[in-house]
Amino acid sequence: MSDAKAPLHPKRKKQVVDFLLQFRWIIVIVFVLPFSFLFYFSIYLGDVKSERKSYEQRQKEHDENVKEVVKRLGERDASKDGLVCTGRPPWVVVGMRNVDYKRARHFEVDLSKFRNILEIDKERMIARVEPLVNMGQISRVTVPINLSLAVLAELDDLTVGGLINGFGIEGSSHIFGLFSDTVVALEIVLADGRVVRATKDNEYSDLFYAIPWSQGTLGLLVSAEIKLIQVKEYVRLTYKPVTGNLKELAQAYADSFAPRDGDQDNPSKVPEMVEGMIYSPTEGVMMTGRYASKQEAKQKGNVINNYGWWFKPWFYQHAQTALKRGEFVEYIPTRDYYHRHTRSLYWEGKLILPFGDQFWFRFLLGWLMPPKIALLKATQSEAIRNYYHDHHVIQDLLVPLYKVGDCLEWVHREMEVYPIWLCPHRIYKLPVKPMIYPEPGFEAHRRQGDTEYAQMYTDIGVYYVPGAVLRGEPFDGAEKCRQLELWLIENHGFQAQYAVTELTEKNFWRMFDNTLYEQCRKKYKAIGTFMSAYYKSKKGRKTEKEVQEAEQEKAEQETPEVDEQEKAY
Ligand SMILES: NC(=O)C1=CN([C@@H]2O[C@H](COP(=O)(O)OP(=O)(O)OC[C@H]3O[C@@H](n4cnc5c(N)ncnc54)[C@H](OP(=O)(O)O)[C@@H]3O)[C@@H](O)[C@H]2O)C=CC1
Ligand SMILES: C=C(/C=C/[C@@H](C)[C@H]1CC[C@H]2C3=CC=C4C[C@@H](O)CC[C@]4(C)[C@H]3CC[C@]12C)C(C)C
Repeated sequence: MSDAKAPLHPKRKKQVVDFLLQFRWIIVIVFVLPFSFLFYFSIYLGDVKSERKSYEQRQKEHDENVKEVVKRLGERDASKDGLVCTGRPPWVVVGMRNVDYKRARHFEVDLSKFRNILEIDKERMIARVEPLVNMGQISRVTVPINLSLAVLAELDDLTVGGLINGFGIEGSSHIFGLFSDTVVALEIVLADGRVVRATKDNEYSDLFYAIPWSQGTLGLLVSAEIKLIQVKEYVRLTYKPVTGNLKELAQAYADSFAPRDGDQDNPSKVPEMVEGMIYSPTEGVMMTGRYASKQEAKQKGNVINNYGWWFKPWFYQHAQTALKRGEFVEYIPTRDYYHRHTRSLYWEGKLILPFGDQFWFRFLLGWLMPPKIALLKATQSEAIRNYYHDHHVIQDLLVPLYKVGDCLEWVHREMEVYPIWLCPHRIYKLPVKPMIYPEPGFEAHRRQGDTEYAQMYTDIGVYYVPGAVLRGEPFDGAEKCRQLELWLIENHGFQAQYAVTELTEKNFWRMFDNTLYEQCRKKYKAIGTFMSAYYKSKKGRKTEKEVQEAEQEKAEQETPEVDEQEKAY
């Protein structure tokens, strides 16, 4: 029986967590920011110490540390120890998952010594780095010599190991693909203690392609060789405002970097960096950039924005001014550009410190920003953690470029979260079928952004408080997340694995392809030593029974042959 008097959208009752969130800034200012500063400073000292060592010394230490990893793996007694994962504590990592597998029985391998840049090879244009090298550390070393990783993920704290075993993206991914696509070789310690170097075309090429998105479930990464590119001192960035409905905004975004004539590899038609921001269902700003020399930037009449200064407005708000000012161009120092969303944690900083974007705060305390994600996590109560699951959205959706408009409409209808981040990236057609792959037969359609060898996708970053929650109405975060995941499966999309998931095991493997992954799990004897990718993703505390089941995964699992898989592809 319907109640005609019931409001269309009943109000949600205020709960304790609403107050905890409202006053979280007190803990952040008194505790998190000062300790973040000390934390960052100690990491910086560690980086300086590492940089003082010669490359020979670093290599020698690396070889010794690899031996220690092998020894530690060998010490594991399969009959009583848990399955293997890295020793990084759950609260230190950047992702949003609760990492419950590290709270149940498991066997840790400490990789904390693997934090050195081992080599910058200017001839081969390769950086060889250990897995705990983070983005801030590498850009500090390479940018002053006009080099950069081809895809330099934006938050300073993201690590090479996490970006390869998970996923990584930046404004150059429409040219270079995802972070893992820029990797040339991986040094892996396998379950049986062998140390192998996997590349695209050696005997371990299957492993090389299976590692991205595998979440450390095939072996332990101890170093990676990653492509470098030549960069200049500045980025010339154009901010272009666009208006229209969501489909029109999606088209304007595609037009900002993908020539309609299909000439996607023509550098004169395709910008070197791209990102789009959707601020409302009718307004967005598209940003395109290219590297520029110091001489060019300093020419009379050009505007230089030294964005690295702590008191500068938050980047997403600065970009938004284009909606009032109209199109504008400015020159940003390259490193400041790379880390432009770091200080405000995209726009999540607004919820954590509601006045963090104000002029007075930026001047007085902006230099302490951002709060270290690890400390935010360490000081958040269970209630706040659950709030982020139930009344908040933090998701990255990788969808084919031609479906961006549909996806934006879905997100608007079901979640109503703004701003939204758009970042294009290629998904390459490969000789094997890894966990994520382009739509079969996409080449035949010759859609905007696609080439014979790669399909253009877009990372749609949906982070913030949904409209319903802002209005005080009920919002079922878990259910919306489940629906979103089903939408992605139906539309050949993928969900970033750092985000919370509601996927069942069956649906997890509908979204991600497990053929190559399972073959490698078997071939490289990961089963019974490393956890499975789904076990790691699964939400909720792991019971002892689940731990035992995971440990007893049998090697006889059916896995199709490679050629069958390729035929299907
Ligand atoms: N711009 C971008 O691209 C952004 C990306 N992200 C996401 O954040 C994540 C990175 O966060 P970060 O804290 O650096 O990484 P994490 O420590 O969270 O690692 C992510 C996964 O990779 C595994 N892993 C990490 N290092 C190794 C290694 N050396 N050997 C084997 N497995 C390893 C981890 O295994 P284990 O569980 O055993 O520790 C874990 O499953 C990425 O996965 C990415 O998706 C987030 C924000 C922005
Ligand atoms: C994936 C991308 C960017 C994602 C960021 C916006 C989020 C990645 C990790 C997120 C966070 C982690 C932990 C947190 C602790 C909580 O107490 C508060 C929220 C948060 C700081 C949260 C905020 C959003 C992230 C930084 C790329 C692809 C753009």
